[in-house]
Amino acid sequence: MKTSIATVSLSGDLSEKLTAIAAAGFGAVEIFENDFLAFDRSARDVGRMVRDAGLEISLFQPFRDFEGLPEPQRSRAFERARRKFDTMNELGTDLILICSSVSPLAQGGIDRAADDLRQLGDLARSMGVRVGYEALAWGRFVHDHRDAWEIVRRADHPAVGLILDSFHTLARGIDPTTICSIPRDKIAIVQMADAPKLDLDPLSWSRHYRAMLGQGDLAVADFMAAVEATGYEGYYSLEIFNDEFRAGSARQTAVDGRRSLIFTMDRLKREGRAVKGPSERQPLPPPAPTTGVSFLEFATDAASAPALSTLIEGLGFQHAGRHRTKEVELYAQGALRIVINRETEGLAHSSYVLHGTSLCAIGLAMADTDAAETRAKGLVADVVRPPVGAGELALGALAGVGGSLLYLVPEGEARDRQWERDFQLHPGWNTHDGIRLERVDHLAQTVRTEDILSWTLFYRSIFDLEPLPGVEVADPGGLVRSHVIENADRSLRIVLNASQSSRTQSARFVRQFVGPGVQHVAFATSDILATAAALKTNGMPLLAIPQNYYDDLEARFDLADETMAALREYGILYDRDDEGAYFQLYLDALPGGFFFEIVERRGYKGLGAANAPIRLATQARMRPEGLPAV
Ligand SMILES: O=C(O)c1ccc(O)c(O)c1
Ligand SMILES: [Mg+2]
Repeated sequence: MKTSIATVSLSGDLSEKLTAIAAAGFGAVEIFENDFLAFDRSARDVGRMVRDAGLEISLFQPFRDFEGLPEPQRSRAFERARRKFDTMNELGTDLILICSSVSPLAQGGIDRAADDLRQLGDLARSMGVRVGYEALAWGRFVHDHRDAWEIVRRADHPAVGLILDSFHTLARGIDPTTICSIPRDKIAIVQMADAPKLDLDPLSWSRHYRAMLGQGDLAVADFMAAVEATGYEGYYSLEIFNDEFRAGSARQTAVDGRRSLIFTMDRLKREGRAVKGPSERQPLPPPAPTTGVSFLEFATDAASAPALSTLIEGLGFQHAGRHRTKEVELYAQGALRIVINRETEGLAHSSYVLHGTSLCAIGLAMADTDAAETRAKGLVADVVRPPVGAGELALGALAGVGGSLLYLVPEGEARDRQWERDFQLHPGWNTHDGIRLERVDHLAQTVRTEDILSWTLFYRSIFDLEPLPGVEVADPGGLVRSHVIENADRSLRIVLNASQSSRTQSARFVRQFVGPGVQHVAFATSDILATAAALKTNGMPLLAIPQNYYDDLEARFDLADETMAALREYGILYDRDDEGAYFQLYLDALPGGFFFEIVERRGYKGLGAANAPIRLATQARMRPEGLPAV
């Protein structure tokens, strides 16, 4: 697949944009005229910069209000075009985009437009360039690619082609299969953009809310499948007008863009709707099937380690052993593993220096780590191999939220052999002791609002994870957006939270933590009442929930008196839906804001969204600055 992106999609000046686009592996760039006009280098210099970056210019755009004009404006439009064709020759590109006219002077008529384009085609050919005609969704007379195609067909000129743009077609609800009957040699280039469903006029919707493929609600995959059906082999070029992307990191936007193209094309290939897929030379393995969380690694220092160990042991973990060569301890409980790292150098230490005691790495369990690594690389993710000592197994890892690491870990037995190799373990190191926490139910990561889409794309493109519709949760300091991403058997559930308000728990976390990170980990148990009693015996600090909440629970549900009494005593939250019941229990937060949750599911699949405002308000009241006692 040939990939390209428009300069308008990214922040920065032209040179920063080109660097980011090349680094993300695109083959070409659309030069938006304004990016060129605002840059103080000649067209020849810009052309050289593009080629030096290893890119070509797929398109120069836009050229507005050309067709259907009366004289003298018509002649002036041709003169304007001639000058742009000169610029194109200096830039070193042969294709310009003519978007359908919005001029009040323009006159309609398919044949008039076709005549204008035919004559422009003559001029273009004489100057060694081509023109492509695009229907803007808000064009005055032409706002449907079928009409644009009819104009190009009647122009019948070798230097005049059609430009398709998924936004304009899909925003107007036009069936993309109508593309299948357009001959591929008449398609000059294909522009791609998704967008969330919004009740807005097409122009405002297009200029502010376009998004990468899969980040919106438009049928972009169906659109691409129709283009593939024509046999088109040219560029797929992202043209994303988005206010957040214009303000965000150009590098990240470029990576996300290329990832979204590869991800979409890979899906089409898997569904048999595209023949070639993203790369014929290097086929992508399927989305890596995950089987849960293999381990959690905390970074801390010698002074804070005892408090963290006390907390972890209080949760029923046992000290399993020491690392053979490092200041690293392993704690185990059944199949759960927690690593406490207090090395004074390396990645964990960097995390500690920046964030304080923090969850610095997550091991994701999977059957085939090699395939996951290949897929991640194919989707523009960096795979790192943190250094290990002699004889220890080196695991591949991806850079995760806030610089944490996501290790790709072989599941099951193989993993335990590795613990045995790297650690000096006590006999019987992985048994349960009283409390029975069984697995990680979910992990919550707090990110910046503008990064939610980016992380969602990261997780769902590389792994077998699918996002659920986002929800908004009320925090006393404002609204928090919450997005759940999970695999089919829900053995891995990741919650991404973000808020625009500066006063929510999410915002406080990002401030205190000095950036995004893992905010809480929820363990699942099959007996929350027994677990709560044991935690209390262990002196664990449980979050106390207001009695008003329980009075309401009593009114809503017919819970047995003794169950109600236990919920009240331990601060357990409860929810129920058609599928089952859910129990949740929270521990007080660590300095920096991280906390543990414990849940019991009886058939319930959600995350207790109805309880979140109660919990957030309680946490805000108990620890206004998230400062805890542990
Ligand atoms: O918003 C616009 O004007 C505009 C310009 C050029 C395009 O290719 C496009 O899709 C939209
Ligand atoms: Mg366009």
